Formats: sequence, C-alpha cells, structure tokens
Amino acid sequence: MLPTPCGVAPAAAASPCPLLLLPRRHRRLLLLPALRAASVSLSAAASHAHDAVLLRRAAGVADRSAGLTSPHPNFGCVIARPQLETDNAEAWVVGEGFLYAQGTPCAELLAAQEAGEHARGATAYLNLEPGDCYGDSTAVSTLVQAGITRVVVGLRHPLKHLRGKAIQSLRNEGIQVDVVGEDLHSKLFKEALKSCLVVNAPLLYRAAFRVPFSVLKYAMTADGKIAASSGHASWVSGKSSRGRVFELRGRSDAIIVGGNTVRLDDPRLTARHVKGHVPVRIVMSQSLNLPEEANLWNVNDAYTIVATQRGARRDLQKKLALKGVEVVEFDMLNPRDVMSYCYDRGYLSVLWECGGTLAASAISASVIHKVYAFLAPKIIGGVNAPTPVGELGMNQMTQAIDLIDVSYEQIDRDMLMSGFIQPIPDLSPVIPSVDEMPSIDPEVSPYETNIISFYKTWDTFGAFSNFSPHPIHMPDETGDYFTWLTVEHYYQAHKFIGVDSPQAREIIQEIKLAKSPEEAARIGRTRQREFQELVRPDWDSIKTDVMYRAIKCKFSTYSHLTDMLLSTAGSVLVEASPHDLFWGGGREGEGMNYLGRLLMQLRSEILGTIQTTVEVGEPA
Ligand SMILES: NC(=O)C1=CN([C@@H]2O[C@H](COP(=O)(O)OP(=O)(O)OC[C@H]3O[C@@H](n4cnc5c(N)ncnc54)[C@H](OP(=O)(O)O)[C@@H]3O)[C@@H](O)[C@H]2O)C=CC1
Ligand SMILES: Nc1c(N[C@@H]2O[C@H](COP(=O)(O)O)[C@@H](O)[C@H]2O)[nH]c(=O)[nH]c1=O
Repeated sequence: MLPTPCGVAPAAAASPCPLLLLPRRHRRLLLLPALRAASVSLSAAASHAHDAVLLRRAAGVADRSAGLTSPHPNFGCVIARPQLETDNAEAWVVGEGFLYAQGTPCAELLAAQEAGEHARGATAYLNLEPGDCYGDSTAVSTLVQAGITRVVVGLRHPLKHLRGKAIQSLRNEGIQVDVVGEDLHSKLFKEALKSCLVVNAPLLYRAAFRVPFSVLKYAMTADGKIAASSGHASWVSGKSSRGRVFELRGRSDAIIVGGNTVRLDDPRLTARHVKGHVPVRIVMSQSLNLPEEANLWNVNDAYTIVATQRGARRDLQKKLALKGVEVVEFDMLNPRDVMSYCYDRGYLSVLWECGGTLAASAISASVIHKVYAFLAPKIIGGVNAPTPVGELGMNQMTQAIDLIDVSYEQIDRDMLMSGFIQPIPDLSPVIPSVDEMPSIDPEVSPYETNIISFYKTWDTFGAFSNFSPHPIHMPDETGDYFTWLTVEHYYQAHKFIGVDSPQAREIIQEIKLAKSPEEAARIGRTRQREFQELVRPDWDSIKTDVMYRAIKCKFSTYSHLTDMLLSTAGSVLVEASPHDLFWGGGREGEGMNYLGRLLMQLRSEILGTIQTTVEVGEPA
C-alpha cells in the first residue's frame, strides 16, 4: 500500500492532514524547512553533484526500454533519499522504474512501489516531465501519494500541449520541483541534461522537425568502401559489430533500404539476435524493379512496406500485396516525403541501412540526424567499389558536414564512430523565458504556448515583418515628419541620427532614398560595419525603443494590422529569422526574438494589459 500524501499511515489518513487544510500555494512553503533539514549535511556543490548523478541514472534507467515505448517517449524515475552512512548517491536509491511499453505502468508508479515507505520525504528524479496523456495523471498522483517532497526534472515535456502541466500539478500539491536549466544550473547539470536529451532524442527531433529521428548506419572498410566493386558486402564489419546493429534495429521503429540493396544483398533486416522490438522494413524503389522473391517479402519475420513512384509496375505491386507487403505510392518518391509519411504513421525513429546513393539523397534532404559508422580494419580497394555516401555536390573540404558530439568505441577489431549531423533540439527554451513573459504579455502562458512565426512578407503573418510595405509618418533627423517607406528604413536610418557629421547625414539620406527595405537594411548594416564611428554611441541601448516606436506607429496607422495583431492574442510571436539572433528567433529558438517580443508587448499595450512609456513621435 502506498503512503498517503502527508506521509501518515493509511489508517490515520481519515482525519485530514493539517497541511492539506492550507491553500495549495502555501503548502510548498511549509514543506521547504523539512527539505532543508534532510539535506542539512550537504553543501550546495555536493548536493548538485548528487542530483546530477541521480538524474543521469534516471536517464539510464529510461533508456532500458528504448524502442519499445513508441509512440511514447522513454521515462525513467529514480527515488532517492540521502543517507548519513554513505556519500555515494547511487547508494541512496530506494526505488526506480521505467516505462516498459505503451500501456504498461508508468515509471513513477514502479519506482514508488519499489521504494514503499522509503519514498516518504524522498526526492524523485525524472529524466522527462511526465506526459499527462488523455487525462491520465497517474505519474503525478503517484508521486504525491508516495509522499515525495521534491522532484528533479531533466527536461520539460517537449510536446506543447503537455509541457509544464505535470510540473505545475506537482507544485500545486506543495511538492518542490526543480527543473534543470531553470532552477538548477551548473556544468554538472548540463552533462546530466545531455543524457536526458539523448535518451529521448527521437521525441525531440520529431517534435521539432516533424520527422522521425533518423540514423544513418553503415559498415565500411579502412579504405572507405561499403562493398566490393561487384557489390558483394557480406561482411564488412565483424560479428560483434553486427550484433550492435541488431540492437540499433531493436531501438528503431523502421529500417530503410534502397532498391539496389534489396537487389544485391537480399537482406532480412530483422533484429533477430536481440529480444525486443521488431521494426518495420521499408524499401524505397522508384523503378520497382525488385525481385519477385526476396527475404523482405516474408512478412512473418517483420512487416514490410515498399515505397514507390506512383504508377510503377502495378503488376509487381499486386504480387507484393498478395504476399502481405504494403505498397505505398508517392507522387515524387524522395526521402523527405517518406519521412513525413513515417511521421504520420507515428514513428519516432528510423534506421537507414541503405547504400551510398540513397544515403546521399537523404542527407541532402536534411532528414538524417545521426550517423553510426562502423570501420573495419580491412582494405578492399576498387575504384568502383561503393562508398557510404554518394554525391552531395560539395567540392571544397570546407563544405564538409562536421559531426557533433562525436564518440568512438572499439568493438572487437572494429571501430564505431558516431555523431550527430544536427544537434539535438532542446525544446525547453521558451521564447521569451518564463520569468520574462509576464512583463511582456501577461496573457501568454509560456508553457502552453501556441507559437506564430512570421518572416517573409508573403507569409500569413508576414505583415508583422519590418519589411512589409507599410509606410510610416515619423520624425526624421531634423525633427520634421517624413514618410518612411517601411519600418526598416526608419530603423536603419536611426543608427546614424544624432551624430554630428556630414557623412552620417549622407548615410541617412541614402537610407531614406533606398527603394526597398532590403536595400535600406543593406546600406544600414554595411555602413554600420564600415564606419562604426558614425553610429550613435548609445545605439545598443536605444535600438529596441526606436523599433518599438516604429512598429507602434505602423500598427496604429493601419487598423487592419492592429486587428491582425490582436487576433494573435495568447500566442507567442516569433520572427523566424534563422540569421538574426537579436531580432529573430534563430533556427532552433536560440535567437532572442526581440521583434516578436516587441510585437507581443504592443499587443498587450493595445489590449490594456500592460503600459509602456514609449510614445510615437518622441525623439529617439
Ligand atoms: N556495408 C554497408 O553498411 C552497406 C552496404 N551496402 C551495399 O551498397 C550497395 C548498394 O548501394 P546503392 O546502389 O547506393 O544502393 P541504395 O541502397 O542506396 O539504393 C539506391 C536505390 O534506392 C532507390 N531510391 C528511391 N528513392 C531514391 C532517391 N530519392 N534517391 C536515391 N535512391 C532512391 C532507387 O531504387 P530503384 O533503382 O529500385 O528505383 C535507387 O536505385 C550494395 O553493394 C550493398 O551491398 C548497402 C547498405 C549498407
Ligand atoms: N554489409 C554489412 C551491412 N549491411 C547491411 O545489412 C543488411 C543485411 O542485413 P541482414 O540481412 O539482416 O543480415 C544489408 O542489406 C545492408 O543494409 N551491415 C553491417 O553492419 N555490416 C556489414 O558488413
């Protein structure tokens, strides 16, 4: 039987716990002294070190069911309580559990059951915030009922509709919740966070890019060949390496090969030597020039899908269908569309085991996120022997793709090198941060956000761009009103306004006469670089005020723009510029998004939820 929320024995629980009579927001405050007492002998540094170790352990525990939980991510929970006898945090663990598969008991429940009474007053470490799917709040209620007083969370849930929900519910119950990167900062936590990111990389990629996490795996000789010139490839890598491939397959939802690999290798693509998940096999073939008999058509081993070009060899399509193979036609067969298709089928991760032709096509389409290269100490030679990646159109070594977070491992006589092509997207940075949001727009809840992006003027919300063709009537360098073609013209010119120099005045004229916002931006930026002495010295501190004045004028001049802005109430606005990390949100949310912030601020000001001191027409 699990302990009750206040940690009293079930029989005594009939009389309400005094803590529960308090308003929820006060319960947490009352619990804090007790927590401090528990960790009294630990310095902050030591307690951080222990937290980081235990969080990494939670990630490790979560990883035990990799591949099995799809479409759910991997959840691990470690319950620990400090013990005076030992400083080894691992020895403090009183219970742990992981989500074994969809529909099985959640990690928190298993860990709490193992911990029993020891969970009372203990800390729970979660690699990932629980997802309260379909109103199932077992994870939260388990922690509450077990008497957990503190929860350390590695990552907030990456899915928008779930992010922050469980954390809020736990806090509402008076439990102290510390989230890495928000409440816990240090190099140790960064490392622990990395483990949490890696274990759920598939979900993070899926959430960020709307494609499954894709790994390209190949085995090559020391001279970089994946087969002999004849196409014969069994085997390049050794037995242990191939055993590792079975594990990789078992962690994947699907394995992809190209038509040529089917013709030359007649592969089975099963995870036969590991007990676990059986991935779907996908063959990409444009011509459908595939054999009528092949190991992959034996669907007793595993399900097979053939992705092909619309109308290709309908006769073979029928024969394959009779064998139980699913044939899917694409208007234009390409890696990106196949990945979108896999996304729609709910796949979290895909292993590409194709040859170099399809691998190059998939890399070019930016759908490959990670590479596993097995290197065997063999030389096969042959100018026509296939290599792992075909033509990418690069002709300078400086264009090479640099792998990120590379690791090396020796597997018997082989070497396994792995690395990411694209960094794991950490979706936790919210634009703007939780602390900043209330002062920008109190109507927006940063953890239940709907993000509206704009960038090019032809986008749905493109009118929010400073390049949109909406002239504004605002003072110029003389104080007289001037019609600026766009907000961008006004903004760029202001870099040089107030500087007592004929050259600065010339640049202002040049910008005023620029025929397009692109031209105004180009002039402003290049002159700023070339003639730094002509830029007003306080530019960095006043540029957001200048911008705010300009957009305020633009939106008050054009009522339909105001309507459009107000129609976005409650959403986070992001200028999706991949390059401008000050005004824009960056490629992966790494930008500061100041333009989006100012627009949200203006929206709030119009709605009357905040007041600002910046007035249109004031000198900048
Ligand atoms: N050592 C290793 O790790 C591996 C070695 N190999 C070896 O590699 C060789 C085969 O390599 P390779 O010829 O490059 O074969 P691929 O596996 O890359 O297959 C290429 C085929 O993929 C299909 N395809 C479908 N869509 C596309 C697209 N958009 N772009 C490119 N191809 C597409 C086409 O099939 P279709 O012609 O049917 O239309 C194309 O001919 C074999 O010798 C095999 O043994 C293969 C895999 C791993
Ligand atoms: N040759 C080669 C690999 N080749 C890959 O494995 C496939 C064969 O899988 P299966 O039929 O299930 O054993 C083959 O078609 C190709 O995709 N893999 C490796 O790890 N090492 C190797 O040396």
